[in-house]
Amino acid sequence: MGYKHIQVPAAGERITVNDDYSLNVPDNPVIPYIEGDGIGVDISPVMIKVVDAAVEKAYAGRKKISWMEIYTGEKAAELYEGDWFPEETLEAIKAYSVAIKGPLTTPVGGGFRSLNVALRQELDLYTCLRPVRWFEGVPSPVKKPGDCNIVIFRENSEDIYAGIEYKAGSEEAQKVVDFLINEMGVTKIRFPTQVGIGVKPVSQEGTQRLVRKAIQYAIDQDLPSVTLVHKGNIMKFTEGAFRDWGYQLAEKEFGAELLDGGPWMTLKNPHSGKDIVIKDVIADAMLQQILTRPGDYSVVATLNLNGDYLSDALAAQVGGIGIAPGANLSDTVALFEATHGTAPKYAGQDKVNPGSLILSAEMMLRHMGWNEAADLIIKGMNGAIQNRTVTYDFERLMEDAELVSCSGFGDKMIEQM
Ligand SMILES: NC(=O)C1=CN([C@@H]2O[C@H](COP(=O)(O)OP(=O)(O)OC[C@H]3O[C@@H](n4cnc5c(N)ncnc54)[C@H](OP(=O)(O)O)[C@@H]3O)[C@@H](O)[C@H]2O)C=CC1
Ligand SMILES: O=C(O)CCC(=O)C(=O)O
Ligand SMILES: [Mg+2]
Repeated sequence: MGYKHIQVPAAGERITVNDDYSLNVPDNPVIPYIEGDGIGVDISPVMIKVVDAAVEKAYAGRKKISWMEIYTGEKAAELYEGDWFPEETLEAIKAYSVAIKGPLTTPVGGGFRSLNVALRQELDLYTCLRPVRWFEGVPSPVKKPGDCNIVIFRENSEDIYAGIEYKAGSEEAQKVVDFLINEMGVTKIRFPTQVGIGVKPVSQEGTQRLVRKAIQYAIDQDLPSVTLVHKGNIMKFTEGAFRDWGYQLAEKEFGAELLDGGPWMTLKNPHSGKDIVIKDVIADAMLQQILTRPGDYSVVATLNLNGDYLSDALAAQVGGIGIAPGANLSDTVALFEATHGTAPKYAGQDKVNPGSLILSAEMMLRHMGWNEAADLIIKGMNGAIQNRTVTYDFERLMEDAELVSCSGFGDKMIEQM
Protein backbone atom coordinates (compact mmCIF):
# COMPACT_ATOMS: atom_id res chain seq x y z
CA MET A 1 0.00 0.00 0.00
CA GLY A 2 1.42 3.39 -0.93
CA TYR A 3 1.14 6.05 1.76
CA LYS A 4 1.82 9.76 1.36
CA HIS A 5 3.87 10.34 4.51
CA ILE A 6 3.88 7.05 6.39
CA GLN A 7 7.15 5.20 5.92
CA VAL A 8 6.51 1.46 6.03
CA PRO A 9 9.53 -0.26 7.64
CA ALA A 10 11.58 -2.39 5.25
CA ALA A 11 11.43 -5.33 7.63
CA GLY A 12 8.35 -6.67 9.36
CA GLU A 13 4.93 -8.11 8.64
CA ARG A 14 1.38 -7.26 9.50
CA ILE A 15 -0.58 -8.72 12.37
CA THR A 16 -3.73 -10.24 10.86
CA VAL A 17 -7.09 -11.12 12.40
CA ASN A 18 -8.92 -14.42 11.90
CA ASP A 19 -12.69 -14.82 11.48
CA ASP A 20 -13.00 -15.70 15.18
CA TYR A 21 -11.09 -12.46 15.97
CA SER A 22 -7.98 -14.27 17.17
CA LEU A 23 -4.68 -12.76 16.00
CA ASN A 24 -1.86 -14.09 13.85
CA VAL A 25 1.18 -12.34 15.23
CA PRO A 26 4.41 -12.71 13.24
CA ASP A 27 7.76 -12.63 15.07
CA ASN A 28 8.52 -9.27 13.49
CA PRO A 29 5.22 -7.36 13.51
CA VAL A 30 4.89 -3.81 12.25
CA ILE A 31 3.20 -1.71 14.94
CA PRO A 32 1.98 1.76 14.00
CA TYR A 33 2.29 4.45 16.65
CA ILE A 34 1.14 8.07 17.02
CA GLU A 35 3.69 10.03 19.03
CA GLY A 36 1.04 12.41 20.40
CA ASP A 37 0.90 16.11 21.23
CA GLY A 38 2.26 17.82 24.35
CA ILE A 39 4.11 15.26 26.48
CA GLY A 40 3.77 12.71 23.65
CA VAL A 41 7.22 13.81 22.55
CA ASP A 42 8.58 12.77 25.97
CA ILE A 43 6.72 9.56 26.71
CA SER A 44 6.44 7.86 23.30
CA PRO A 45 10.20 7.37 22.71
CA VAL A 46 10.59 6.08 26.27
CA MET A 47 7.73 3.62 25.77
CA ILE A 48 9.37 2.33 22.58
CA LYS A 49 12.76 1.96 24.27
CA VAL A 50 11.29 0.06 27.23
CA VAL A 51 9.18 -2.23 25.04
CA ASP A 52 12.12 -2.99 22.74
CA ALA A 53 14.26 -3.85 25.77
CA ALA A 54 11.59 -6.15 27.23
CA VAL A 55 11.07 -7.92 23.92
CA GLU A 56 14.83 -8.34 23.38
CA LYS A 57 15.31 -9.68 26.89
CA ALA A 58 12.31 -12.04 26.65
CA TYR A 59 13.04 -13.49 23.21
CA ALA A 60 16.77 -12.90 22.63
CA GLY A 61 16.29 -11.60 19.09
CA ARG A 62 13.70 -14.18 18.01
CA LYS A 63 10.97 -11.54 18.14
CA LYS A 64 11.18 -7.82 17.42
CA ILE A 65 8.73 -5.00 16.77
CA SER A 66 9.16 -2.81 13.69
CA TRP A 67 7.69 0.53 14.74
CA MET A 68 5.94 2.62 12.08
CA GLU A 69 5.14 6.23 12.85
CA ILE A 70 1.69 7.42 11.79
CA TYR A 71 0.29 10.88 12.35
CA THR A 72 -2.69 12.62 13.96
CA GLY A 73 -2.87 15.99 15.73
CA GLU A 74 -0.23 18.71 15.62
CA LYS A 75 2.43 16.65 13.86
CA ALA A 76 -0.09 15.62 11.20
CA ALA A 77 -1.21 19.21 10.67
CA GLU A 78 2.41 20.17 9.91
CA LEU A 79 3.10 17.24 7.63
CA TYR A 80 -0.23 17.06 5.80
CA GLU A 81 -0.67 20.81 5.30
CA GLY A 82 -3.31 21.50 7.91
CA ASP A 83 -4.95 18.08 7.98
CA TRP A 84 -5.08 17.07 11.65
CA PHE A 85 -6.71 13.74 10.95
CA PRO A 86 -5.27 12.18 7.79
CA GLU A 87 -7.26 9.40 6.21
CA GLU A 88 -4.12 7.29 5.74
CA THR A 89 -3.68 7.13 9.53
CA LEU A 90 -7.05 5.41 9.81
CA GLU A 91 -6.17 3.13 6.89
CA ALA A 92 -2.89 2.13 8.52
CA ILE A 93 -4.48 1.35 11.88
CA LYS A 94 -7.10 -0.80 10.15
CA ALA A 95 -4.50 -2.52 7.99
CA TYR A 96 -2.13 -3.34 10.87
CA SER A 97 -4.84 -4.17 13.48
CA VAL A 98 -2.77 -3.28 16.58
CA ALA A 99 -1.47 0.24 17.26
CA ILE A 100 -0.56 2.57 20.11
CA LYS A 101 -0.95 6.31 20.53
CA GLY A 102 0.18 9.18 22.70
CA PRO A 103 -2.31 11.82 23.87
CA LEU A 104 -3.86 14.36 21.49
CA THR A 105 -4.93 17.91 22.30
CA THR A 106 -8.58 18.96 22.17
CA PRO A 107 -9.41 22.66 22.52
CA VAL A 108 -12.03 23.60 25.13
CA GLY A 109 -15.24 25.39 24.17
CA GLY A 110 -14.61 25.64 20.43
CA GLY A 111 -12.23 24.67 17.67
CA PHE A 112 -12.05 21.15 16.31
CA ARG A 113 -13.67 18.16 17.98
CA SER A 114 -11.64 15.57 19.82
CA LEU A 115 -9.31 13.60 17.57
CA ASN A 116 -9.21 10.89 20.23
CA VAL A 117 -12.97 10.52 20.07
CA ALA A 118 -12.85 10.69 16.27
CA LEU A 119 -10.37 7.79 16.15
CA ARG A 120 -12.64 5.73 18.42
CA GLN A 121 -15.70 6.55 16.33
CA GLU A 122 -14.15 6.10 12.89
CA LEU A 123 -12.63 2.75 13.85
CA ASP A 124 -15.68 1.77 15.94
CA LEU A 125 -13.43 1.09 18.94
CA TYR A 126 -16.45 0.59 21.13
CA THR A 127 -14.73 -0.66 24.27
CA CYS A 128 -12.43 1.55 26.29
CA LEU A 129 -10.71 -0.85 28.65
CA ARG A 130 -8.97 0.77 31.62
CA PRO A 131 -7.63 -1.55 34.33
CA VAL A 132 -6.83 0.18 37.61
CA ARG A 133 -4.39 -1.55 39.94
CA TRP A 134 -1.92 -0.49 42.55
CA PHE A 135 1.83 -1.10 42.38
CA GLU A 136 3.37 -1.62 45.78
CA GLY A 137 5.23 1.46 46.92
CA VAL A 138 3.29 3.96 44.82
CA PRO A 139 2.15 6.90 46.96
CA SER A 140 -1.62 7.21 47.20
CA PRO A 141 -4.10 9.55 48.89
CA VAL A 142 -6.01 6.59 50.37
CA LYS A 143 -5.07 4.30 53.26
CA LYS A 144 -5.37 0.99 51.44
CA PRO A 145 -4.71 1.53 47.75
CA GLY A 146 -4.20 -2.23 47.29
CA ASP A 147 -7.95 -2.73 47.80
CA CYS A 148 -8.54 -1.02 44.49
CA ASN A 149 -8.33 -3.51 41.65
CA ILE A 150 -11.02 -2.47 39.22
CA VAL A 151 -11.27 -2.94 35.47
CA ILE A 152 -13.36 -0.30 33.71
CA PHE A 153 -15.24 -1.13 30.52
CA ARG A 154 -16.25 2.28 29.24
CA GLU A 155 -18.63 2.50 26.30
CA ASN A 156 -16.60 4.37 23.74
CA SER A 157 -18.84 5.28 20.81
CA GLU A 158 -22.06 6.84 22.12
CA ASP A 159 -23.43 9.09 24.87
CA ILE A 160 -23.11 12.85 25.19
CA TYR A 161 -19.46 12.22 24.20
CA ALA A 162 -20.49 11.51 20.58
CA GLY A 163 -20.21 15.22 19.88
CA ILE A 164 -23.77 16.03 18.69
CA GLU A 165 -23.99 19.58 19.97
CA TYR A 166 -25.37 22.90 18.78
CA LYS A 167 -23.93 26.22 19.84
CA ALA A 168 -26.10 28.71 21.73
CA GLY A 169 -27.47 31.33 19.34
CA SER A 170 -26.91 29.22 16.21
CA GLU A 171 -29.65 28.55 13.71
CA GLU A 172 -29.26 24.82 14.41
CA ALA A 173 -29.71 25.20 18.16
CA GLN A 174 -32.80 27.33 17.66
CA LYS A 175 -34.20 24.78 15.21
CA VAL A 176 -33.80 21.99 17.75
CA VAL A 177 -35.31 24.12 20.53
CA ASP A 178 -38.28 25.08 18.33
CA PHE A 179 -38.79 21.42 17.41
CA LEU A 180 -38.70 20.35 21.05
CA ILE A 181 -41.12 23.07 22.14
CA ASN A 182 -43.50 23.12 19.19
CA GLU A 183 -43.55 19.50 18.11
CA MET A 184 -42.60 17.54 21.21
CA GLY A 185 -44.43 19.69 23.75
CA VAL A 186 -41.31 20.28 25.82
CA THR A 187 -41.84 22.91 28.53
CA LYS A 188 -38.72 22.36 30.58
CA ILE A 189 -36.09 24.35 28.71
CA ARG A 190 -35.57 27.00 31.35
CA PHE A 191 -34.06 29.64 29.04
CA PRO A 192 -35.01 28.78 25.44
CA THR A 193 -32.85 31.42 23.76
CA GLN A 194 -29.06 31.50 23.86
CA VAL A 195 -29.06 27.89 24.95
CA GLY A 196 -26.53 25.29 23.83
CA ILE A 197 -28.02 21.90 23.05
CA GLY A 198 -26.31 18.50 23.42
CA VAL A 199 -27.74 15.15 22.34
CA LYS A 200 -27.13 11.93 24.24
CA PRO A 201 -27.62 8.82 22.09
CA VAL A 202 -27.51 5.52 24.00
CA SER A 203 -28.61 2.42 22.10
CA GLN A 204 -29.46 -1.14 23.02
CA GLU A 205 -26.90 -2.50 20.57
CA GLY A 206 -24.18 -0.14 21.76
CA THR A 207 -24.86 -0.96 25.39
CA GLN A 208 -25.09 -4.68 24.96
CA ARG A 209 -21.92 -5.15 22.92
CA LEU A 210 -20.03 -3.36 25.71
CA VAL A 211 -21.70 -5.22 28.59
CA ARG A 212 -21.12 -8.51 26.73
CA LYS A 213 -17.37 -7.78 26.68
CA ALA A 214 -17.38 -6.89 30.38
CA ILE A 215 -19.16 -10.07 31.45
CA GLN A 216 -16.99 -12.22 29.19
CA TYR A 217 -13.90 -10.59 30.74
CA ALA A 218 -15.18 -11.41 34.26
CA ILE A 219 -15.67 -15.02 33.13
CA ASP A 220 -12.27 -15.30 31.45
CA GLN A 221 -10.41 -13.69 34.35
CA ASP A 222 -12.51 -15.48 37.00
CA LEU A 223 -13.62 -12.25 38.66
CA PRO A 224 -16.47 -11.99 41.20
CA SER A 225 -18.70 -9.20 39.87
CA VAL A 226 -19.69 -6.86 37.07
CA THR A 227 -21.17 -3.51 38.15
CA LEU A 228 -23.27 -1.43 35.76
CA VAL A 229 -22.66 2.22 36.65
CA HIS A 230 -25.31 4.69 35.45
CA LYS A 231 -27.35 7.74 36.39
CA GLY A 232 -30.57 6.01 35.40
CA ASN A 233 -32.73 7.58 38.09
CA ILE A 234 -32.40 10.93 36.35
CA MET A 235 -31.70 10.00 32.71
CA LYS A 236 -34.17 7.15 32.50
CA PHE A 237 -34.16 6.36 28.79
CA THR A 238 -30.42 6.59 28.28
CA GLU A 239 -28.56 5.72 31.50
CA GLY A 240 -31.55 3.81 32.94
CA ALA A 241 -31.89 1.88 29.70
CA PHE A 242 -28.16 1.08 29.87
CA ARG A 243 -28.78 -0.63 33.20
CA ASP A 244 -31.88 -2.50 32.00
CA TRP A 245 -30.27 -3.62 28.74
CA GLY A 246 -27.24 -4.74 30.70
CA TYR A 247 -29.28 -6.95 33.02
CA GLN A 248 -31.31 -8.26 30.06
CA LEU A 249 -28.15 -9.28 28.25
CA ALA A 250 -26.78 -10.99 31.36
CA GLU A 251 -29.96 -13.06 31.54
CA LYS A 252 -30.39 -13.82 27.86
CA GLU A 253 -26.80 -14.55 26.85
CA PHE A 254 -25.17 -15.68 30.09
CA GLY A 255 -28.12 -17.29 31.90
CA ALA A 256 -27.99 -14.88 34.86
CA GLU A 257 -30.80 -15.21 37.41
CA LEU A 258 -32.28 -12.70 39.85
CA LEU A 259 -30.49 -12.49 43.17
CA ASP A 260 -32.80 -12.13 46.20
CA GLY A 261 -35.64 -11.01 43.95
CA GLY A 262 -33.48 -8.63 41.88
CA PRO A 263 -32.56 -6.35 40.31
CA TRP A 264 -29.09 -7.75 41.02
CA MET A 265 -28.38 -11.00 39.26
CA THR A 266 -25.99 -13.88 39.51
CA LEU A 267 -24.51 -16.34 37.04
CA LYS A 268 -22.14 -19.27 37.31
CA ASN A 269 -18.74 -18.95 35.73
CA PRO A 270 -18.80 -21.88 33.27
CA HIS A 271 -15.05 -22.47 33.78
CA SER A 272 -14.54 -22.09 37.53
CA GLY A 273 -18.10 -22.74 38.74
CA LYS A 274 -17.89 -19.62 40.91
CA ASP A 275 -20.71 -17.08 41.13
CA ILE A 276 -20.45 -13.79 39.28
CA VAL A 277 -22.75 -11.08 40.64
CA ILE A 278 -24.16 -8.61 38.13
CA LYS A 279 -25.12 -5.47 40.02
CA ASP A 280 -25.66 -1.77 39.44
CA VAL A 281 -24.78 1.42 41.24
CA ILE A 282 -25.86 4.98 40.50
CA ALA A 283 -22.88 7.00 39.29
CA ASP A 284 -22.67 9.62 42.05
CA ALA A 285 -22.86 6.96 44.74
CA MET A 286 -20.21 5.01 42.87
CA LEU A 287 -17.78 7.90 43.20
CA GLN A 288 -18.04 7.60 46.97
CA GLN A 289 -18.13 3.79 46.98
CA ILE A 290 -14.79 3.57 45.19
CA LEU A 291 -13.25 5.53 48.05
CA THR A 292 -15.05 3.85 50.94
CA ARG A 293 -15.40 0.26 49.66
CA PRO A 294 -13.25 -0.25 46.55
CA GLY A 295 -12.86 -3.94 47.35
CA ASP A 296 -16.56 -4.48 46.52
CA TYR A 297 -15.92 -3.71 42.87
CA SER A 298 -14.13 -5.72 40.26
CA VAL A 299 -15.33 -5.22 36.67
CA VAL A 300 -17.27 -2.03 35.93
CA ALA A 301 -19.33 -1.44 32.77
CA THR A 302 -20.43 2.12 32.21
CA LEU A 303 -21.34 4.80 29.71
CA ASN A 304 -18.84 7.00 27.95
CA LEU A 305 -18.84 10.13 30.13
CA ASN A 306 -19.18 8.26 33.44
CA GLY A 307 -16.26 6.09 32.34
CA ASP A 308 -14.15 9.14 31.60
CA TYR A 309 -14.75 10.60 35.07
CA LEU A 310 -14.42 7.28 36.82
CA SER A 311 -11.13 6.38 35.17
CA ASP A 312 -9.30 9.52 36.31
CA ALA A 313 -10.84 9.28 39.81
CA LEU A 314 -9.82 5.65 40.21
CA ALA A 315 -6.38 6.33 38.77
CA ALA A 316 -5.86 8.94 41.49
CA GLN A 317 -6.48 6.31 44.15
CA VAL A 318 -3.61 4.15 42.95
CA GLY A 319 -1.10 6.90 42.28
CA GLY A 320 -2.49 9.11 39.53
CA ILE A 321 -2.98 9.23 35.79
CA GLY A 322 0.78 9.01 35.30
CA ILE A 323 0.44 5.22 35.52
CA ALA A 324 -3.08 4.62 34.24
CA PRO A 325 -3.10 2.52 31.07
CA GLY A 326 -5.84 1.77 28.57
CA ALA A 327 -6.97 0.26 25.30
CA ASN A 328 -9.62 1.16 22.74
CA LEU A 329 -10.97 -2.02 21.19
CA SER A 330 -13.25 -3.08 18.36
CA ASP A 331 -13.60 -6.73 17.43
CA THR A 332 -10.72 -6.43 14.96
CA VAL A 333 -8.67 -3.35 15.88
CA ALA A 334 -6.89 -2.47 19.13
CA LEU A 335 -5.53 1.03 19.73
CA PHE A 336 -3.72 1.35 23.06
CA GLU A 337 -3.41 4.70 24.81
CA ALA A 338 -2.73 6.29 28.17
CA THR A 339 -5.66 7.53 30.26
CA HIS A 340 -4.10 10.99 30.67
CA GLY A 341 -3.89 13.85 28.22
CA THR A 342 -1.17 16.03 26.77
CA ALA A 343 -0.27 17.82 30.06
CA PRO A 344 0.96 20.80 27.97
CA LYS A 345 2.78 22.61 30.80
CA TYR A 346 5.27 19.71 30.97
CA ALA A 347 5.69 19.16 27.22
CA GLY A 348 9.27 18.65 26.06
CA GLN A 349 10.75 18.76 29.58
CA ASP A 350 11.57 15.04 29.89
CA LYS A 351 9.79 15.20 33.21
CA VAL A 352 6.45 13.35 33.30
CA ASN A 353 5.77 9.75 34.19
CA PRO A 354 5.91 7.53 31.09
CA GLY A 355 4.25 4.73 33.09
CA SER A 356 0.76 5.13 31.68
CA LEU A 357 1.87 4.69 28.08
CA ILE A 358 4.35 1.93 28.99
CA LEU A 359 1.62 0.01 30.82
CA SER A 360 -0.65 0.55 27.82
CA ALA A 361 2.10 -1.10 25.75
CA GLU A 362 2.21 -3.89 28.34
CA MET A 363 -1.51 -4.46 27.64
CA MET A 364 -0.67 -4.44 23.93
CA LEU A 365 2.00 -7.12 24.36
CA ARG A 366 -0.51 -9.33 26.23
CA HIS A 367 -3.07 -8.71 23.48
CA MET A 368 -0.43 -10.01 21.05
CA GLY A 369 0.27 -13.04 23.24
CA TRP A 370 3.79 -11.80 24.08
CA ASN A 371 3.26 -12.41 27.78
CA GLU A 372 6.93 -12.94 28.64
CA ALA A 373 7.78 -9.42 27.45
CA ALA A 374 4.69 -8.03 29.22
CA ASP A 375 5.78 -9.72 32.45
CA LEU A 376 9.20 -8.07 32.16
CA ILE A 377 7.55 -4.67 31.87
CA ILE A 378 5.64 -5.29 35.10
CA LYS A 379 8.87 -6.51 36.72
CA GLY A 380 10.69 -3.37 35.56
CA MET A 381 7.91 -1.12 36.83
CA ASN A 382 7.80 -2.87 40.21
CA GLY A 383 11.58 -2.76 40.51
CA ALA A 384 11.93 0.92 39.65
CA ILE A 385 9.17 1.90 42.10
CA GLN A 386 10.44 -0.31 44.90
CA ASN A 387 13.93 1.13 44.42
CA ARG A 388 12.27 4.51 44.89
CA THR A 389 13.58 5.92 41.64
CA VAL A 390 10.52 7.77 40.39
CA THR A 391 9.29 10.73 38.36
CA TYR A 392 8.13 14.04 39.92
CA ASP A 393 4.51 12.96 40.42
CA PHE A 394 5.49 10.17 42.80
CA GLU A 395 8.60 11.81 44.21
CA ARG A 396 6.66 14.80 45.53
CA LEU A 397 4.53 12.43 47.63
CA MET A 398 7.31 10.09 48.83
CA GLU A 399 10.00 10.51 51.42
CA ASP A 400 13.58 9.72 50.45
CA ALA A 401 12.75 8.94 46.86
CA GLU A 402 15.21 9.71 44.05
CA LEU A 403 13.75 12.03 41.44
CA VAL A 404 14.37 10.78 37.91
CA SER A 405 13.36 12.18 34.54
CA CYS A 406 10.86 10.62 32.15
CA SER A 407 13.64 8.94 30.15
CA GLY A 408 15.51 8.20 33.40
CA PHE A 409 12.50 6.26 34.68
CA GLY A 410 12.44 4.21 31.48
CA ASP A 411 16.13 3.40 31.98
CA LYS A 412 15.52 2.42 35.61
CA MET A 413 12.75 0.09 34.45
CA ILE A 414 15.07 -1.52 31.92
CA GLU A 415 17.76 -2.04 34.59
CA GLN A 416 15.19 -3.85 36.75
CA MET A 417 13.88 -6.26 34.10
N1 LIG B 1 -6.77 10.33 25.19
C1 LIG B 1 -6.23 11.51 25.06
O1 LIG B 1 -5.45 11.76 24.17
C2 LIG B 1 -6.60 12.56 26.05
C3 LIG B 1 -6.40 13.88 25.71
N2 LIG B 1 -6.68 14.86 26.61
C4 LIG B 1 -6.39 16.23 26.19
O2 LIG B 1 -5.20 16.66 26.84
C5 LIG B 1 -5.21 18.06 27.03
C6 LIG B 1 -4.84 18.43 28.45
O3 LIG B 1 -5.85 17.95 29.32
P1 LIG B 1 -5.83 18.05 30.90
O4 LIG B 1 -7.22 18.14 31.33
O5 LIG B 1 -4.84 19.07 31.32
O6 LIG B 1 -5.39 16.61 31.41
P2 LIG B 1 -3.98 15.87 31.41
O7 LIG B 1 -4.27 14.45 31.67
O8 LIG B 1 -3.21 16.19 30.19
O9 LIG B 1 -3.18 16.52 32.63
C7 LIG B 1 -3.77 16.80 33.89
C8 LIG B 1 -2.74 16.64 34.99
O10 LIG B 1 -2.51 15.27 35.21
C9 LIG B 1 -1.17 15.03 35.57
N3 LIG B 1 -0.55 14.21 34.52
C10 LIG B 1 -1.00 13.95 33.25
N4 LIG B 1 -0.18 13.14 32.62
C11 LIG B 1 0.82 12.84 33.47
C12 LIG B 1 2.00 12.04 33.40
N5 LIG B 1 2.29 11.35 32.28
N6 LIG B 1 2.81 11.96 34.48
C13 LIG B 1 2.51 12.64 35.60
N7 LIG B 1 1.43 13.42 35.73
C14 LIG B 1 0.58 13.51 34.68
C15 LIG B 1 -0.52 16.39 35.69
O11 LIG B 1 -0.77 16.77 37.04
P3 LIG B 1 0.05 17.85 37.91
O12 LIG B 1 -0.28 19.18 37.33
O13 LIG B 1 -0.51 17.64 39.28
O14 LIG B 1 1.49 17.53 37.83
C16 LIG B 1 -1.36 17.20 34.71
O15 LIG B 1 -1.30 18.58 34.95
C17 LIG B 1 -6.61 18.54 26.61
O16 LIG B 1 -6.54 19.05 25.32
C18 LIG B 1 -7.43 17.26 26.64
O17 LIG B 1 -8.51 17.32 25.77
C19 LIG B 1 -7.12 14.58 27.88
C20 LIG B 1 -7.33 13.29 28.25
C21 LIG B 1 -7.13 12.18 27.36
O1 LIG C 1 -10.35 13.50 23.71
C1 LIG C 1 -9.98 14.21 24.64
O2 LIG C 1 -9.36 15.26 24.44
C2 LIG C 1 -10.23 13.80 26.06
C3 LIG C 1 -10.58 12.37 26.18
C4 LIG C 1 -10.50 11.85 27.56
O3 LIG C 1 -10.40 12.55 28.54
C5 LIG C 1 -10.50 10.41 27.73
O4 LIG C 1 -10.82 9.68 26.81
O5 LIG C 1 -10.21 9.95 28.86
MG1 LIG D 1 -10.34 11.40 30.38
